[in-house]
Amino acid sequence: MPLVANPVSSQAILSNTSSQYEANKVLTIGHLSETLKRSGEQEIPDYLKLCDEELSTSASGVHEVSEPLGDNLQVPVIDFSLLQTDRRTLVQMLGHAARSWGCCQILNHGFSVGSMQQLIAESYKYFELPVERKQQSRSFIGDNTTYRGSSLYWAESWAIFATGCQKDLDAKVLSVWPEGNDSFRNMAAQLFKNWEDLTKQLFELYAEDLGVESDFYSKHVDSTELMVRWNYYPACPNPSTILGAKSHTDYNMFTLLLQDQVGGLQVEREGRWFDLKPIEGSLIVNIADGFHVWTNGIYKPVVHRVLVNTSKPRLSLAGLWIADDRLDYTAPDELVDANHPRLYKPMKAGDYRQKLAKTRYVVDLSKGQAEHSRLLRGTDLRDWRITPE
Ligand SMILES: O=C(O)CCC(=O)C(=O)O
Ligand SMILES: [Fe+2]
Repeated sequence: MPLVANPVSSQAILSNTSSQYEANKVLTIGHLSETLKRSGEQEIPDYLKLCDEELSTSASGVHEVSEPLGDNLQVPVIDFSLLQTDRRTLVQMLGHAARSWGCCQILNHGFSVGSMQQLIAESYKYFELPVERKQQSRSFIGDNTTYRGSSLYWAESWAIFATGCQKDLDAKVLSVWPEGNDSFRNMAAQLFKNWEDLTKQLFELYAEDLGVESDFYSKHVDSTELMVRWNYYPACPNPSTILGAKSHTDYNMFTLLLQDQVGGLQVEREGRWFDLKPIEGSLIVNIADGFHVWTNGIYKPVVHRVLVNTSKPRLSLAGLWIADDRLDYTAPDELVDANHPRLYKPMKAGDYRQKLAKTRYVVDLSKGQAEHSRLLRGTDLRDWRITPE
């Protein structure tokens, strides 16, 4: 079920949307964006506003740092076609990016620019549908809708379980577009296949960089589930006090991310925020908590967030591999030595997921931003930490 929004602060919004709100018991962020645009209002509901702690790092995104980083520093862009011509260099570049930034952008990964553009264009159409249609996006697994119209983010989202689940994709497409939508369906199916292949390749390349057995990570891909989440960030009349996604790390192994050309994603490095500028045809790879633990902390989980803007909506697709609950994230012995003592106690993917379910994903709108930000601040791994940070 989508979350029920709190009463909003602006009377204008309330009166404009009260019937809709009553009817659906939900105020989607898309509705809110439209209503504010029509009324010329700029005031966004209090419960969505950033708390002081988030605000202090959001204006230009700069914290104080003792050693300024070079201004030309940017998230690495890596040509994945090196896989055919110079595997060694590719391994080095991926490893360096994962250790320093926790993320990179890759080009020539096998999913074409044209397919990306088509998929993004079709995906926008989903979010433009009436909320009742979006809520019908039934899965073939139970009757989860996995559509979320409202949360503490200025975003709507929709998720599909992709691995081996052609049926889930088909069921969802047909429940939203009863007349079918072959363009969306085919492009999404192609993307899921590409992400499955890419994930196996990336795990092998990362294993090579780390010096562990080449299939140490990749052999688990078949027993994990790929969830693809569509994130839609409507334009926002007053973006300075709000975020599309608050600063967080992802909890899984790594996330593949396809963004449109609007921009707004930022990553944190050494106390500063950097724009992850859209590059046509690129995919982003974000190292997440699970992989960080599984590499004995050698790879960095990237802290990221999404800014919104006044003029344009933005869309992204995030592919998260959800590990089987029994999967053991314990780092292999090869990654432990006198200089790299073991950082985490044994950890099962399921235990971590349960912990997050009790903290990060309890979105209580009545507690508002401050509480939620506290939960997102990457403190979850502390329970497993052997040596203090
Ligand atoms: O929209 C984006 O670029 C990032 C989305 C994200 O961080 C997520 O889905 O976890
Ligand atoms: Fe994320």
